[in-house]
Amino acid sequence: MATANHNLSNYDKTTIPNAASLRFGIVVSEWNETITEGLFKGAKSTLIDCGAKEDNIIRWNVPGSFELIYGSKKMMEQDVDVVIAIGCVIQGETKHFDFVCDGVTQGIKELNLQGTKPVIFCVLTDNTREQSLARSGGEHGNKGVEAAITAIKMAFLG
Ligand SMILES: Nc1c(NC[C@H](O)[C@H](O)[C@H](O)CO)[nH]c(=O)[nH]c1=O
Ligand SMILES: CC(=O)[C@@H](O)COP(=O)(O)O
Repeated sequence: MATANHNLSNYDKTTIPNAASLRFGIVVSEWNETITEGLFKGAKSTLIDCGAKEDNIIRWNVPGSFELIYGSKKMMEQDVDVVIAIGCVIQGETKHFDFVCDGVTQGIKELNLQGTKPVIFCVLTDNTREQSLARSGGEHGNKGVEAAITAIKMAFLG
């Protein structure tokens, strides 16, 4: 199902475990900052709506989405239960988009395979800025909300 047919901000709080006992590490890319700030706001407000304490949410910034890999690896070493990696990659004139998207995807996949805590992939990989705006608090909702719900569920897994 495409995002266009599934609002990213929809969740039923009655189906989400209370997050009061959890600690969250959120790593935010500074590239496309307007969009990543929107994703972060969506994630943070949703975590708090689901019971998380603001003091239990740690935020670090990194320069770009490719640095989310190392930033999430170091965040995983902190006193957190789950990590959320937030970024926005937008197609430019060259193939660099492909390499950044693939690199981040593979890097975060490896962290989930080799690491000790879940790392949630909250990285937009869009063709246009308009698509990114629509998915960070616009007409299609906010992927940061989706990432927050995923983080809570994964923190309680197993
Ligand atoms: N073009 C975008 C980038 N590019 C920068 C890389 O992520 C990285 O910081 C650089 O290659 C140095 O290692 N990053 C984004 O997050 N979004 C983009 O659209
Ligand atoms: C994803 C990117 O790195 C890209 O936005 C950079 O733009 P360009 O491909 O025009 O150099």
